Amino acid sequence: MKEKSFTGIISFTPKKMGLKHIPGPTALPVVGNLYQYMFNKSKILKYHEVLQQLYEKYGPIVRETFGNKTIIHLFDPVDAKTVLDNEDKRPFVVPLQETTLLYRKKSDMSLGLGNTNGEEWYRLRSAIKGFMFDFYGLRSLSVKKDGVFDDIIAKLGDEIDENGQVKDLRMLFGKWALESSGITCFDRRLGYLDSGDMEKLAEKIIEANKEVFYLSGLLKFSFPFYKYFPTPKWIKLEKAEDVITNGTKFQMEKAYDEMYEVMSENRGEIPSDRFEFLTELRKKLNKKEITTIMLSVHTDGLSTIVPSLLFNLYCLAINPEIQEKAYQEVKKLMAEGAPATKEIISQSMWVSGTVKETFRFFPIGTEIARILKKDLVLSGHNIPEGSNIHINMNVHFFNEQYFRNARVFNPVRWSEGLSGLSEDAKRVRKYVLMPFGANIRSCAGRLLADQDLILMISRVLYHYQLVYPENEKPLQQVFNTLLVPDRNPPIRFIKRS
Ligand code: HEM
Repeated sequence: MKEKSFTGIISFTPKKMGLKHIPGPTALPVVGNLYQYMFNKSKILKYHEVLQQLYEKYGPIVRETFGNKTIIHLFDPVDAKTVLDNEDKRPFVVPLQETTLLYRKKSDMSLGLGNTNGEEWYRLRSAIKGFMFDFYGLRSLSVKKDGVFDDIIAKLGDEIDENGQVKDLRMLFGKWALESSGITCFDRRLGYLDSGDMEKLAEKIIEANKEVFYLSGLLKFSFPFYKYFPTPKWIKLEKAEDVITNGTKFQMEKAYDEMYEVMSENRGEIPSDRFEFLTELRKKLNKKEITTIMLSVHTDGLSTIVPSLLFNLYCLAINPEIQEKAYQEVKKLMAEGAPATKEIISQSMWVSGTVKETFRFFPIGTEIARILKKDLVLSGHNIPEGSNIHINMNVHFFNEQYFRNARVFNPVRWSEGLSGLSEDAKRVRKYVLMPFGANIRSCAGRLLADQDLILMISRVLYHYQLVYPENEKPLQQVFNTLLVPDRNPPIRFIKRS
């Protein structure tokens, strides 16, 4: 008989066992394992470390019960491969934020991509596909964003204090992410970098977004009383969701007004280079559905692109030699005064490798979630259709089996291939690091996010050298539904001459 090891390499034929044999911490009646989290906020905030401990204590497959819901944690890349290779064209997921799903249901909104399954999801996904996965179209869009990059670099310059530091980098880059999404969604500048009322609106949206992700993270591990009556956390969360939703609706109405104006000037036609995303969506979706899609594209970068950017800048600041190589590359690809666009996106090796390598050092998500649509054998257990699966691969990010010299921050490992890995490791390596998820259900914003990150990092490097003060503690991750920096990174920005 062959056995599967913790490291994910098959070494035995599994003996099939049911769910009840899956190891895991003791679950109590009614609350299940929630009792371990709900009175221990620090455990929730360090959920990524809890996952590591579960893996080390119980092995490659672990069961936890949250209220009436059983979660099967998978830590073996072979199991990740089995789950993802067995997907059909409409994979089922549990929403990242069940709180947002509830808010949208209560507010009679369209639920959006991440909150639907089956035909409804497929229809929404098909509607965005043409725009969000048009690599060349998105590159052209980045040219339209050039002014946004100029403005944020100028604003960064204004906010740098006498120590070379910025008081609130998350807020600063949050405004950039929102302003940049204005071009993507509405083909217009939103004024979030203009020191006026619109900038105040951006600040409110950024704070509200932070609140939503923090509270949703806590509520994920509490008994869901909020589903039955408005608890204090739910009331706060609802208010924050209102700010984000109303802010997006406000911008959308302005975009529609401008679009109608342009149409009236062009005999009822919209020029092909204007309002591309809105035009595409209007062919297939109603206004309620478009609003929710826009809500996602307008604000999702705040909880994903912005923390990623901060972690990228941190990784460059603490690895000066890598930073220098990335800077030399940027200098070569970015002609003086020219827009930093196509060449950087397609030709950069050090900067684009930095983005990938940073996802390994500081992943944004803890799991890829799926609901099984058929029975599967995973780590020797018969897992039935309908089971909630969490694919938790982060535990392998420093595993030498998959990443040679794993503790070394090496952006070019991504362009060097897999030589040196065992055949088994090569077979599953692509399932180990999946920052944007997998298959047809993968992140809808992945091309956009990757492009925006590469361009923003290049711009910052072009103008500034990044230094992390020696007396500062290393940056850590904290779980707020996603993994974000535990504080404002105290990076010093030294102007290049
Ligand atoms: C660093 C940036 C980002 C990361 C790491 C990231 C990561 C992810 C991951 C892991 C998933 C789940 C994929 C799966 O289950 O296989 C996801 C889903 C999704 N993401 Fe992102 N994301 C990022 C930025 C964005 C942005 C900027 C947008 C909006 C423009 C976005 C929109 C979405 C949507 C709509 C889904 C749900 C897709 C579906 O269910 O069909 N993401 N993302």
